[in-house]
Amino acid sequence: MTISAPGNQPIRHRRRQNDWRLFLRLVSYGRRHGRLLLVSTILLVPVAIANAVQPILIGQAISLIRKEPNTYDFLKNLPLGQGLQILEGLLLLTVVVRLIFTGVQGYLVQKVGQQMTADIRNDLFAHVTSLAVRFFDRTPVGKLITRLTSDVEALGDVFTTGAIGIISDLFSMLVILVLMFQQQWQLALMLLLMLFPVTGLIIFFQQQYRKANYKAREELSLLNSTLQENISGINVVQMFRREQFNAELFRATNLNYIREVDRTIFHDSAVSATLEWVALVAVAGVLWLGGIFVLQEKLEFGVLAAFILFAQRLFDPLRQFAEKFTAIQAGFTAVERISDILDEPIEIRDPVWVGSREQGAGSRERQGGQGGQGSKLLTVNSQPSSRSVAPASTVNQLPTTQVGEIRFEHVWFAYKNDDYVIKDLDFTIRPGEKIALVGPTGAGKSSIIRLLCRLYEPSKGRILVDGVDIRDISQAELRCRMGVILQEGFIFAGDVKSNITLGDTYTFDEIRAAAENTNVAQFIEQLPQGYDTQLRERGTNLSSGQKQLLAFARAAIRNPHILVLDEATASLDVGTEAYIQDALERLLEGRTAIIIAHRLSTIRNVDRIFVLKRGELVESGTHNELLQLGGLYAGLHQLQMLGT
Ligand SMILES: Nc1ncnc2c1ncn2[C@@H]1O[C@H](COP(=O)(O)OP(=O)(O)OP(=O)(O)O)[C@@H](O)[C@H]1O
Repeated sequence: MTISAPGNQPIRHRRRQNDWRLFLRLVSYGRRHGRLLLVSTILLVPVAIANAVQPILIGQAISLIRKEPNTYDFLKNLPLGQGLQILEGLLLLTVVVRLIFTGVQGYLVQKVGQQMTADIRNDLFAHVTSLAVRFFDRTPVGKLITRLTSDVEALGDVFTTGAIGIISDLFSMLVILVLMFQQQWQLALMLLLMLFPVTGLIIFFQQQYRKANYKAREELSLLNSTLQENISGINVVQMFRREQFNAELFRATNLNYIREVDRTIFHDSAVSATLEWVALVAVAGVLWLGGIFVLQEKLEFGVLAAFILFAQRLFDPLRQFAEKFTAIQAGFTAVERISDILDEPIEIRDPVWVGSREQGAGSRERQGGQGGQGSKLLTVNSQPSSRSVAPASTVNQLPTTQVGEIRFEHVWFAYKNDDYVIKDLDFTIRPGEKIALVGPTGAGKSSIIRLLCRLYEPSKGRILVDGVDIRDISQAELRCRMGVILQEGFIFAGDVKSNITLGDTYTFDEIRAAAENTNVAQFIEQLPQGYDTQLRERGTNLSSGQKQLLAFARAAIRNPHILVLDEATASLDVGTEAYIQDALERLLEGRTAIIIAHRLSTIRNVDRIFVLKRGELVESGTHNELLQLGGLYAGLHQLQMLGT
């Protein structure tokens, strides 16, 4: 078990996208909830006006008491008590308007944020599950989980706390500025000029925060990967007494994470402190310049009082921005990290026919592959939001008669660069033929199966099923043709029935028939609730053999033309293996089969045996032919005979 090194970055970090582009990415999600967003934006108008009018009302009250000339005419003509009552009434109205509209607006914005977060999470899940296995080879699960959970969570805040909040803050500042200039332009200009250096400072701290936050999220992903790895490998951890060693590794990762988080806290605090300080300087500036004007009798006291409140309120939106700052920046980091995954191209895609096939006018386009029969294949759009499954009629179909032929045409394959693990494989398996793949460990047997199932694409050459290049048919159609039983039967959390159907629709009779045909019905019926027995995630309440028996039923119910068994009976004890052997033989009847087995005794009766060595097909023939040949197979057989 290895802990991924921090420098080992499986998800390609593409060019840092600027915030604007990242924001636009969110806008497409925002549009889906356009009406709610519009209503919540409109509600900002009365809130901002009520907020900006309050200092004027307070200034008027002071001017009224001091009988200053700038008092509104309609107040001047009223008795003092009545004038003050009117001003108090108006002030109360602005307070009520702010309270009600801010509450409703906040609720709507949070609601939209949650809906957007859910949409993004759905799209991410759909995209991740469409990515090629190659992506998962280089991406630790813990990192993916962090991106799907806490990163997506942080995203919601960008729009809710962030975008709408910023619009609200900018609008408030605009209204305050307009009213200030109406009252006294010199003081208004002074406050306006103070905004520029402050904004510059905020942008600087914002950038620093952003960098620190990105690193902190990376460290969190690493922390989660370490955690996930330790939990899934807990048996090995405990059996090899690696608890302390792993705890040390975890502590080191945790320390790195805390260090990066400290850095983000520093920048966050720096922004808040700067704004606190600047707001006080602004009030002092107003008192200084306003005081001079008052002494020169160019300014009434009431207006000065209004400007002291304006100075506070003008920086209020900026101060609030600082508070939202953390959420917004964390959100942008999240968009950046999520974009990394959403931009991950879907390597293996379905072809789609464009235009009319019948008239011969249709064209097909395929990415990265050689054109099959000179045709152009158009791949299905990779964007999850617009992920469309091509209608069956538009995708190439496999023939329905004489089915089950497999052809490898000069296939080469490498997991990395030119490090070929499959070299120039060229063979045909006839419909109904049973083939065994044997060879030393690492010879490439499982890789052949992965290529046939199109979990990976060949680097060179092509694979045909029933005469059609497998890249020219939909993955669903290809995988319908094939039943694969691997060494470890994977179990999902759910009941026995759903673990056999795997989401496809089958009647209970079909499920039972499949179980009976593979001799697993007896085992299922012995379970506490039979077919309704709940199985835990990864089937922790079943033995390996029992999981494997369910995998047989899962393959049988699909009635595939091609059956692939990759060490499928290796985890069964001799008794159980004999028990399902005849079921297996029935299952194999009339189907093409590829069987990988290390125990050569289990494949004696197959039609042909392919012997692989370092990715090359070195021998092929029946058991007896290969023994007579006296080559690699005969050697392996000899060794196994000696072992028994
Ligand atoms: N995901 C992967 N990324 C990189 N290399 C891989 C990957 N999977 C397998 N390999 C390499 O490809 C080669 C062939 O592996 P493969 O699993 O096909 O062998 P195999 O014959 O099935 O072995 P075994 O009998 O042990 O299951 C090996 O050298 C292996 O290290």
